Amino acid sequence: MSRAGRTSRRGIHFISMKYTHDLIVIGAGAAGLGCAGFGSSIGLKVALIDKSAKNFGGDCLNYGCIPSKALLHVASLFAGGKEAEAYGLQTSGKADFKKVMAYVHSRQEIIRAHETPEHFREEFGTDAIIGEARLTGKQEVTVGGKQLTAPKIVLATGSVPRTLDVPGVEKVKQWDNESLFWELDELPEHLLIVGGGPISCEMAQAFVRLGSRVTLLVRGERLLQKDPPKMGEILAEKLQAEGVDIRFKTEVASFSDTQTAVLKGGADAGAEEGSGSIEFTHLLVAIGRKVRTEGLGLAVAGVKVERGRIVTNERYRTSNKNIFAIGDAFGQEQFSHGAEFHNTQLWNNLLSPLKKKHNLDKFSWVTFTDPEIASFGMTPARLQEKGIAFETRELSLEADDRAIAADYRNGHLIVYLSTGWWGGGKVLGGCLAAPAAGEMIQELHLLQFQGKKYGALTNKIYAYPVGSRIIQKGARKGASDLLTSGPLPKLLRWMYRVGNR
Ligand SMILES: Cc1cc2nc3c(=O)[nH]c(=O)nc-3n(C[C@H](O)[C@H](O)[C@H](O)COP(=O)(O)OP(=O)(O)OC[C@H]3O[C@@H](n4cnc5c(N)ncnc54)[C@H](O)[C@@H]3O)c2cc1C
Ligand SMILES: NC(=O)c1ccc[n+]([C@@H]2O[C@H](COP(=O)([O-])OP(=O)(O)OC[C@H]3O[C@@H](n4cnc5c(N)ncnc54)[C@H](O)[C@@H]3O)[C@@H](O)[C@H]2O)c1
Repeated sequence: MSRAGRTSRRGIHFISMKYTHDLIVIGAGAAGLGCAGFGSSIGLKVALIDKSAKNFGGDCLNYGCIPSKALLHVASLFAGGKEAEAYGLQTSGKADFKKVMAYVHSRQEIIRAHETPEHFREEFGTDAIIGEARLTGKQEVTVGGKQLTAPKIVLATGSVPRTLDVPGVEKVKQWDNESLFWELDELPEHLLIVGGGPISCEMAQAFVRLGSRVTLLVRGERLLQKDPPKMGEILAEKLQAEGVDIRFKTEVASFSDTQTAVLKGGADAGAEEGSGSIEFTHLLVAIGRKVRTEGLGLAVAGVKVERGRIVTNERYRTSNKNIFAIGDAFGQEQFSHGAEFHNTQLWNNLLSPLKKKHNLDKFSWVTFTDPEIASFGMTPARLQEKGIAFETRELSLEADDRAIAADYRNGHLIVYLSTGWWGGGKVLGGCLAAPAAGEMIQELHLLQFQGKKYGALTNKIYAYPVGSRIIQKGARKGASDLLTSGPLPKLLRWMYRVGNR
């Protein structure tokens, strides 16, 4: 095979004449940026394509993590002000929504500085291309009328929000995460949110704190179905206390006009004056996401799609052995750090004979509400599926000194531990509801990563009263149970009396 040499800022590219690039990455979101960035930084000639320069950074930067967290930050300032009224601070009024969004956009622009096509060209030597890409062969992509070829192609094309499909829906504007962060220019008077997942919970809290009336329609019996029921209960109580009207087991049956939803199901489906309908000014639909499969030329390249998902094996490979799917396009967990995780695994597999398989047993996720709900590791369902015996250790934060001082006594910790005389006590998973739970849980997650026992924290010295002492309290609970029950107390009494005469 003849080789062509080309010089770039990062060194010399040796590409087979057969191909224009070493690697083509479609999509410049969390998944694509990471994938192309690494490939370029080791000197490969990588094409990174996104539909528009504005979309560089993908959902995370433009329509997801960053704007939602910036909005939640401002909303938390409002909540603090309101809470301080009990101690004499006088506050009034609603958010100046234009200023709020200006803050949100300003945060995005700071991060965008290192997520532009120019940055990737200059910093990494990436061939960053703007245009709608389409697979036109087994190892070929067409963009802007040009054919690019590479031995490997990565689909990092993300997902799109699901929309409601009920009678009358065509009369209504369905706001989603994209329009919400770029088109909304006034604080909604009455925001009706459909869905009970993380987007709904985070946005319900953000908007109620900013001054909107918020109603949340939840199809199931609880919020955050992917976390233990207790976590959803704690969050629901908090949202309700802040004024969110949550209707469980309730769905939209139809829309009778542009601002009226007819409801079905739910004990209080008719809560709006017994009418079974609800009026709203804005409708936010957050009922999950679909993998993007349209317009990518998947069939041409032999990439199979089943039930709306790109078919992949556990090594991110599609039905075309040279094409991979990562990030939301992989169709499982949909998080920015999920995309990072896929990238680490994929690059390992592209470079090493020791292949890694996708596995979520050590994954983690956080819903950034107040309180935060942080989960990591294996769930009880997963532990049962794997036949792993485990015990559950639970601790309420009610009697925790820091929780008392800072008034978040409804927090809760759950830890799953292995059982058995020899291998018992290893951290397998868990979750925590508390302010900053996402930070507090990190230590436990590290123990799981390293296959360590919970007892490793028993004698660690924590500054008093850091919030994460609750994590140690959970570990000490096991040790103190051992010391104060069964035969040990008798032995300890004897040792004391013999040694202290
Ligand atoms: C409101 C909201 C809040 C979120 N908060 C968090 C959070 O706090 N933490 C977290 O970890 N995750 C969060 N997520 C999830 C996270 O944003 C996504 O999992 C992540 O952005 C997925 O990255 P991706 O690269 O796979 O896809 P995307 O970011 O969707 O990127 C795909 C890119 O591909 C491009 N593309 C698609 N088709 C083509 C084509 N044919 N040609 C060229 N380009 C194409 C698109 O333009 C897009 O830029 C949130 C999501 C939402 C919606
Ligand atoms: N903090 C974070 O990390 C964070 C924040 C926001 C979003 N995300 C990511 O984005 C993804 C999408 O979030 P999401 O909240 O849209 O999705 P989700 O899939 O987590 O939750 C969607 C909810 O909508 C409900 N639902 C589905 N169809 C419905 C219908 N027709 N009517 C009423 N309810 C219906 C489901 O039962 C589910 O509870 C998440 O899975 C997550 O990976 C992460």
